[in-house]
Amino acid sequence: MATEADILKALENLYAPGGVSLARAVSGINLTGAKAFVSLAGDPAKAEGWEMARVNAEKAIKAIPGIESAIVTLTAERAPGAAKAGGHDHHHHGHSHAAPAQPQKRGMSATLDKIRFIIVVASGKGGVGKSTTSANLALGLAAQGWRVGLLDADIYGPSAPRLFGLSEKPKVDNGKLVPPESYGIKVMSMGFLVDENTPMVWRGPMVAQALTQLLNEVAWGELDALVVDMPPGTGDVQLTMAQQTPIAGAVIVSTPQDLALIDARRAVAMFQKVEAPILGIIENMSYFLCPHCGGRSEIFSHGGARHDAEKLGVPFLGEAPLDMKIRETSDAGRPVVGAEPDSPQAAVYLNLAAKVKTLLETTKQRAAPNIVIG
Ligand SMILES: Nc1ncnc2c1ncn2[C@@H]1O[C@H](COP(=O)(O)OP(=O)(O)OP(=O)(O)O)[C@@H](O)[C@H]1O
Repeated sequence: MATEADILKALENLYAPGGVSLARAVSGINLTGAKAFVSLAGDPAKAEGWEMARVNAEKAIKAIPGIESAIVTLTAERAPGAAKAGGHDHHHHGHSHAAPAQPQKRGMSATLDKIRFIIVVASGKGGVGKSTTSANLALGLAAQGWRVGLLDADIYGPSAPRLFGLSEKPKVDNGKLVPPESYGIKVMSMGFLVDENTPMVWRGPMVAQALTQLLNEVAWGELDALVVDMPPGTGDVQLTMAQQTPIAGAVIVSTPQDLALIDARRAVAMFQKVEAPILGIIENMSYFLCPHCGGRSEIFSHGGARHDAEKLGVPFLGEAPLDMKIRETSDAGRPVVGAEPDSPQAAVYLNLAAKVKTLLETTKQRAAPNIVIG
């Protein structure tokens, strides 16, 4: 079986514009079985030369015994010349190289200008139901006639394949990954590209890099909305991702407990820092809906998120109950809005989606400069 080292070796004697060995320009490798997905960081000012280098790299990688398909992509993440200065740094662990936002966005424009709104769903900590909310929000937007994609960027715990009942690896067409569809949503996940049993090789800045790739190298087609399920937390990685994604609006998911709310406040602060419009906070597991009697119990001191949102000057979008059906349908790969659109549980998300849609349409003027690249 081919290894990452084989790929680097194959690129060793190929050269990029400026005479740098292509092996040194590698900014990410994802090898799943016989499929290689490699990114090269290049100077956008020398696009033609880099395109030739990219094609040569693809040929060289395909020629490695044990590799059946290779996709090589170019990113404009590093400043010109940085590859040379970086030395043997193709893994970049712990090295922060937050690029100025503009060149990055320029690199991403070709695919992304067909996407009207990129919505990121974030949470201050894990396990608050961010992925469940993302999936049902995406379905709720689709129910209102929008063409919707979902990008599961949670590289540490991808959940979209489980939530949407998808297990096959995406096909490649014309050098782009084709997102499989479920309930009319185009779904792409880190989980499709990274074998569950493979230890993660992407860490730190590499995660942001991976997001850039997934945004760019996927044949999303024309979309009204792409819902991005972010990794939980508000560390450097999330900050970089937030910076690199042309966000039309951020949705923050929180549970009612105080601790989660403190984390949610951090998430709000993170988006404020990168000047991304915050659509609002959703309180998940807000109250308990009894599957037997239909009664409603306020297990936690419900309403904390509404209160917090008010204090932070961020809209409160609504609340979703802690509910057996929401969990069961999610865990069975049939999210409730897709599988049981007429249920009261689905109604909760349809309402949330309607609010999000209205907010996006009315904040369009503000979002536009983030998406249109000049
Ligand atoms: N409103 C809800 N009612 C009942 N169960 C829920 C609800 N929201 C989420 N869950 C369940 O809680 C668990 C965690 O949810 P989910 O995977 O969506 O959280 P997450 O914040 O994305 O987690 P992580 O950060 O670990 O990826 C899942 O089993 C999910 O089915």
